[in-house]
Amino acid sequence: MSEPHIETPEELDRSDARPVDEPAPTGGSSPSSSATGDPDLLLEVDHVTLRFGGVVALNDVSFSLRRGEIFGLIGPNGAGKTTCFNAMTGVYQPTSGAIRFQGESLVGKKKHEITRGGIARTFQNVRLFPEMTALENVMVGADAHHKTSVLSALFRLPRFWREEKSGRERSMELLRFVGIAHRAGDVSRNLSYGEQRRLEIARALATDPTLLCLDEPAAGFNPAEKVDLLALIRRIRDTGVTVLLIEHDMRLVMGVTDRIVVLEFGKKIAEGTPAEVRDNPAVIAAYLGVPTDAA
Ligand SMILES: Nc1ncnc2c1ncn2[C@@H]1O[C@H](COP(=O)(O)OP(=O)(O)OP(=O)(O)O)[C@@H](O)[C@H]1O
Repeated sequence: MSEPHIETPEELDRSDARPVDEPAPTGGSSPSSSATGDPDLLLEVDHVTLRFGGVVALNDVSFSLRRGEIFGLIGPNGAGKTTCFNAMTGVYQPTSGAIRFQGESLVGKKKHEITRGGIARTFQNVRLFPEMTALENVMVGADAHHKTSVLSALFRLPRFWREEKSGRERSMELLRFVGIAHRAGDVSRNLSYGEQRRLEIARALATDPTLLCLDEPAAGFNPAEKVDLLALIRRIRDTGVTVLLIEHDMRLVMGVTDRIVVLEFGKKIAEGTPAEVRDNPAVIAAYLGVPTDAA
């Protein structure tokens, strides 16, 4: 398990947080592989650099995700994995480079715009509404897609009730899908740690994402829970959702992903299938703490 994350919830809640003093790039200016119009190309991280003052958290990182794959983002502590998630989900703006989702630039977009656009995420540390029930927590996610106006919600017009009912049914379905329907009416702080992590996944799925980003979903899990999680990730993919996974547990990553990118000190040091990455000397050196040229 890695160290607790450096960001505070307050920092993350500032949807326009910018880690550097530099102006935000207008986005989409770098060489566009989406110009090829490849419909299978879902997400492109294109020469992204992101600095926090003197720290270069991401250094000219490029990779792309294809629709329907389970993609792993791995690397030692502090390699830049969470920063990469944060740049993709609107928490931070890249210092330079472009991030495109379904051909459209994400740079400059707010978190809620990115969620509505089809990217959902979970966090390294559980972030639920502790006093709400499990069902209510998922319904909050489902609400992101409601079209009810403030007026129809205020006056409880028919549209409001229709959406309320469909949100509730959909949320129950998602609790069943992640295996915790029996806890629907319990306040989330009373759920076990494993159930809370599943609940977070259900809540993220409630936004109907095209891409689901899971930040260390197996942290703190025992081996049996990890096996269940692996099966759940596969089932999510089988519903048509592309999955991007940050995970320290190598067995889990190697067992579930189709492709992997490895970061070290903010740089991409390898990319390939699990077998290719496992045998890559630079990756072995990064994980064993050996300088690459000595490997
Ligand atoms: N908000 C921040 N302010 C300053 N520096 C930061 C901030 N967030 C991350 N960093 C730095 O950026 C680098 C990359 O951190 P990041 O959290 O992305 O790594 P990580 O690969 O997710 O690590 P871990 O596996 O430990 O979670 C680190 O040097 C970290 O200290």
